[in-house]
Amino acid sequence: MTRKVEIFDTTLRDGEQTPGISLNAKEKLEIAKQLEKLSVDVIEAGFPIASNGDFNAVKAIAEEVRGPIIAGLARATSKDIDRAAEALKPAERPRIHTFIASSPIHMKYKLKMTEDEVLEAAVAAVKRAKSYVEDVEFSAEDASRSDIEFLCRLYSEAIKAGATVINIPDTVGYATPREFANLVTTLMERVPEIDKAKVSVHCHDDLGMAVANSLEAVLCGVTQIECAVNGLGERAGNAALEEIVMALNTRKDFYKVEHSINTRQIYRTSKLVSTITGIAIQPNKAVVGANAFAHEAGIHQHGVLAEKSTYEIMTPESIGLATNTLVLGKHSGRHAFAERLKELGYELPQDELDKAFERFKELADKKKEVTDLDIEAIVEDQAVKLPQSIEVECFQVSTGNKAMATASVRVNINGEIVEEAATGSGPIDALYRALERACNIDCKLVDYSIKSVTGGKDALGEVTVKVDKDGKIFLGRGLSTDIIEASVMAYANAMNKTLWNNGNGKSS
Ligand SMILES: CC(=O)SCCNC(=O)CCNC(=O)[C@H](O)C(C)(C)COP(=O)(O)OP(=O)(O)OC[C@H]1O[C@@H](n2cnc3c(N)ncnc32)[C@H](O)[C@@H]1OP(=O)(O)O
Ligand SMILES: CC(C)C(=O)C(=O)O
Ligand SMILES: [Mg+2]
Repeated sequence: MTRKVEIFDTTLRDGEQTPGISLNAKEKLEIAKQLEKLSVDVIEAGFPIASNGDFNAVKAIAEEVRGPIIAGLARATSKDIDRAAEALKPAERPRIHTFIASSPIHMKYKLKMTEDEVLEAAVAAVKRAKSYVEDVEFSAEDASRSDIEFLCRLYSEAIKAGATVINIPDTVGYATPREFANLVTTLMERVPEIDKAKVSVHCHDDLGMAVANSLEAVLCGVTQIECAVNGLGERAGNAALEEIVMALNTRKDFYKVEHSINTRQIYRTSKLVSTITGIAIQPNKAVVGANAFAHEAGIHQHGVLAEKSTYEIMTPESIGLATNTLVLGKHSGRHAFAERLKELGYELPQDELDKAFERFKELADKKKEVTDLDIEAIVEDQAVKLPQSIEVECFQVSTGNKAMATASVRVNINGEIVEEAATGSGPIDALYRALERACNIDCKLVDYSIKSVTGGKDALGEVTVKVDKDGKIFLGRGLSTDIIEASVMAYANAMNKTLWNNGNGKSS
């Protein structure tokens, strides 16, 4: 039968130790209910001695959450254990998790205790916890920097005292994967009572190796992994739950273990935890980051359009995301662009598609991401385009609250280059006067409107103008991330139409 690895979630205890996070009982309960849906095996709900608020939160979770084991943390002291036991009383499946540090550094400087004193405190703590609940977990804090002989003795005595789970923490994220695997294997071989307890690991991410260390431990035979949603936790955090679970899933061929997590709840859980804690998820975060299932590069997009598994090792649906995304930007290619147009309902002939793609690339050079609204604007703008008799090659404008606005333009009118300058009551007025002069067209602006087509600082601005020429109204549109440029394009577009109306335009 395939071995099962239990997922012990410590988002509400170690995760809450993330600098800047403080959760009230209501928030903790909401997260705990989602963890229940995620189907974690154990929820470490808090550290009841820490505060009345945490006591109440653990109690509320113990009362309301059914299914997972509810654990409460306690130092190896009577008062901590009594408080944890009290908070866990209503739990269907309570666990007291007691711990004491075992490394020379911690014993000497922090606890000021000898090895024998630590051993005695650990045994007493496990026994006291056992007087309240059947399920007792014992952790040797800073195990990875502890003396191996002492560690074996400590775990052995903890199991004899009644510990049902022994946890091996890499408290300060110091171990390397090979070292950590050696530590776990040595303990498995040298603690005679090890078969009577579940073996667990608890890894921190100070050197970015928490997930790798936890997965190495799985290969050594551990049956519980402690982790936190979004990798929250003290300092650089704990091993990320979603990364461990998806590694076990995606590489089941390699790890060959089962787990109980409903992976389709991963995305929702991650979002909820991020919203409630206020800790944003970095976009390139594995599994749950905004980019985890997004493809920007044309070659990748082409591959994914042909067959998703070319660049996706797990499906977005498997974590509860509706779909992957093809982000249109400067690295995108024709395949992805054409596909997006199709989704938006545009079927363009090849030459139109090529032109639209060229404009898309121009825009993508200026803008980080080209949105659907941008694309619609490009296609619609192109659809109503007459051949260009007037082309604005360049323009310059200078303005200020104490200076008259001045503008100059260089225009190509049917192959002839004309330069003109003008002043105006504002930059747009000055530019439009310069354009009228350069094109030698006597027309009048009757309406000007500007709107943002898309969102963000680099949004496309769309300018629409109405120009009166000999009593006839001509509409012009301009689109650019620069609103002055959009204004010039709109006016030139309207003037171009006046030329074609008079028969002065030439086909290009
Ligand atoms: C590796 C981990 O993540 S361990 C969990 C860490 N989490 C937390 O600390 C969050 C909650 N903590 C708290 O609210 C507080 O620290 C409390 C309530 C637990 C204790 O507060 P205080 O009594 O004010 O003590 P303080 O935090 O300043 O110092 C810790 C004390 O616990 C002792 N201690 C630390 N770990 C243990 C342990 N596992 N078993 C017994 N005693 C311990 C220290 O030696 C120190 O003792 P001293 O007061 O006699 O010097
Ligand atoms: C309480 C223990 C398990 C802990 O959080 C650690 O050692 O990091
Ligand atoms: Mg920890």
